[in-house]
Amino acid sequence: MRHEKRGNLKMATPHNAANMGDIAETVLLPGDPLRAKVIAETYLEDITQFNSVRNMFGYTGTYKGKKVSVMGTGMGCASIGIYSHELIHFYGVKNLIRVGSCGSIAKDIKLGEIIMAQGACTDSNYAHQYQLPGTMCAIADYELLKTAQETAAEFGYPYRVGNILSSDIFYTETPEWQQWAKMGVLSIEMESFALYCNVARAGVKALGIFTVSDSIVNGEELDAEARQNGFTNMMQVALETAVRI
Ligand SMILES: O=P(O)(O)O[C@H]1O[C@H](CO)[C@@H](O)[C@H]1O
Ligand SMILES: O=c1cc[nH]c(=O)[nH]1
Repeated sequence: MRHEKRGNLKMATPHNAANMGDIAETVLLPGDPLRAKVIAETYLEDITQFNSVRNMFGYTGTYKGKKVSVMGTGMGCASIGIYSHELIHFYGVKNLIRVGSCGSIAKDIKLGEIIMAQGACTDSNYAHQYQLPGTMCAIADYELLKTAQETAAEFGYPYRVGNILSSDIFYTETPEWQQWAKMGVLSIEMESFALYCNVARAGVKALGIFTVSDSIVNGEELDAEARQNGFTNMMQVALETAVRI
C-alpha cells in the first residue's frame, strides 16, 4: 500500500506510461485490454496509444470530434482501483465510464440487454480503507446516468437501470447470488464498486454500463454474434454519453 504523493515531475506511473495531456477527461473503461483496442480501432478517429505497460492498453482519439480515451482496467476491484486512481489523480480524468459484461441474476432480464448501474453493492472490503463508521452506498453520477439512459431510450435499445453486485468472486461453490437477487440486485460484475468509491472520494464522476453476456439464473450465454451486437449497443450509448456530457 502506498500514499499517493508523487515525488517528481515525471508523469508516467508504475502502471501507465502516459504523460499529462495524453489522456482525455472522459475515459471508457472495459475490463479487457483487448476490448479497449477494439473499441479504439472501431469507433475512434486519429487514435494514439498511450499505454502498453502490463499489456493494459490505453488509447486516445476522437468521437464525433470530441477527445475520448479508452483503457483496460483488468478484473476485480483491486485492479480497477489502481488504474482509476491513477487516471483521476495523476492524469486529471473527470468522467470514468465503465463498459463491461455482466451476468444477470434477475429472471426477466434478457441476454444482450444493457444494464446501467445506479448503485453497486459488493462482497469486497475495498471501502475498508476509508474507515467509514457504516456501510458505503456506492452510486453512479446522476448526470452521466441520466444522459446514458436518455441515449439508450432515444436509440431504442433495451436497457435497465438499477443495483448491481461487484463481486470479488467469479467461480463459487455456493449460490450467494440468490440472496442478492432477493434484494432486487439485477446482475453481477466485478469492478464498479471500487470505481464508484474512487470517484466519490475524488469528487469526479463515474458510471458503469454493462451488456448482459450470460444468465446466472438459467445458464444461458450470448453466442459470438449476439455478444458483438450487444456490445455495439452499449458502446454507442457510452460514446454518445461521452460526447453529450
Ligand atoms: O467484461 P469485463 O469488463 O471484463 O467485466 C466482467 O468480466 C470479467 C469476468 O469475466 C470481470 O471483469 C467482470 O466485471
Ligand atoms: O463478472 C461477471 C461477468 C459476466 N458474467 C458473470 O457471471 N460475472
